[in-house]
Amino acid sequence: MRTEVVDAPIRELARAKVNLTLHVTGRRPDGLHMLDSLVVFADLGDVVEVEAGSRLSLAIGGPFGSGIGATPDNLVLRAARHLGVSGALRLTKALPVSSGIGGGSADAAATIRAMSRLHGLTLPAAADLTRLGADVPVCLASVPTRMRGIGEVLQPVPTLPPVWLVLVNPGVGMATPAVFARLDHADNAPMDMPDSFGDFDGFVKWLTRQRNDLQFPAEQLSPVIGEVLTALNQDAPFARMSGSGATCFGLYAEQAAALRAADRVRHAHPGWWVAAAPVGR
Ligand SMILES: C[C@](O)(CO)[C@H](O)COP(=O)(O)OP(=O)(O)OC[C@H]1O[C@@H](n2ccc(N)nc2=O)[C@H](O)[C@@H]1O
Ligand SMILES: Nc1ncnc2c1ncn2[C@@H]1O[C@H](COP(=O)(O)OP(=O)(O)OP(=O)(O)O)[C@@H](O)[C@H]1O
Repeated sequence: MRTEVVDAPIRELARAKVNLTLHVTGRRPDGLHMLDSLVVFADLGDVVEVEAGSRLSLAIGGPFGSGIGATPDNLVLRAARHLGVSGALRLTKALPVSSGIGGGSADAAATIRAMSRLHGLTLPAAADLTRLGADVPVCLASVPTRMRGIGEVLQPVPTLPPVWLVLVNPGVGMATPAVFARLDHADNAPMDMPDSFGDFDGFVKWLTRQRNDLQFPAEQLSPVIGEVLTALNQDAPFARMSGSGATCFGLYAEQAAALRAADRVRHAHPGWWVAAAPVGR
């Protein structure tokens, strides 16, 4: 009998990034905006797999795979080139593209984690990764973080209470630069960060006093975002848009309530993308 040793591919989950708050606090001379954001990650996302190979290659599948190409500008390939490594990559795209939940940045960060494991490399310094995308540094560790600067300043946050997310995207792609261009004022107040978030109700109370400064300009560009928020607000104790949209999130204290809300929105809006998952802590 012949025993075959088959090396399983290295697999990394590219968790969806959710900006629970997003304050735009300034603008640098190069035009990029200064941010102050509480970023969390849902326990769902794209999947990046890699196997050893002498060339760098990328195959793409998954429900949203047709929305992007395996072209040199794909963030997965850019991330691998950033490390200077080769390998056969496969991306399973489960997150909608250009949707404010950082799919491309999460893919780039997952590629860096996977390739670093494959090649036995130390992970690069997170702050150096903003040139791949402002969200790539925060996506590398994928834990709740206060993100400042243009995305390179990462600070720990108090422990979050258990929280479930319902993510809803109405199927419109948002171009991040177009949303920033519609912002009236870039010099808004930063977050007011407490020493503790308390329980779910206390956390929601605090979130209500914070903002996503891109929500108003995004809604002007795509009024359907208002419909998404109305749908979530039917039962969510709290709802807001993530990033530059159009994905919005509802927050729930219990899994059962989140799953019920997701079913309700799916039934009322069969064309929308709806997902429920806990926030990774
Ligand atoms: C708005 C956020 O989603 C918040 O998490 C991100 O900062 C956007 O992250 P991203 O999609 O990785 O963005 P990038 O690919 O780096 O930038 C896309 C474009 O968004 C605008 N941009 C982005 C980040 C930033 N701090 N200031 C900006 O003005 C710029 O026009 C930039 O050309
Ligand atoms: N692997 C990838 N997945 C998704 N988009 C990619 C990828 N590689 C390149 N892109 C391009 O990046 C752009 C932004 O896509 P992405 O899905 O990351 O947006 P987003 O969710 O709005 O991100 P953010 O919340 O960080 O603003 C699109 O123009 C897309 O074509």
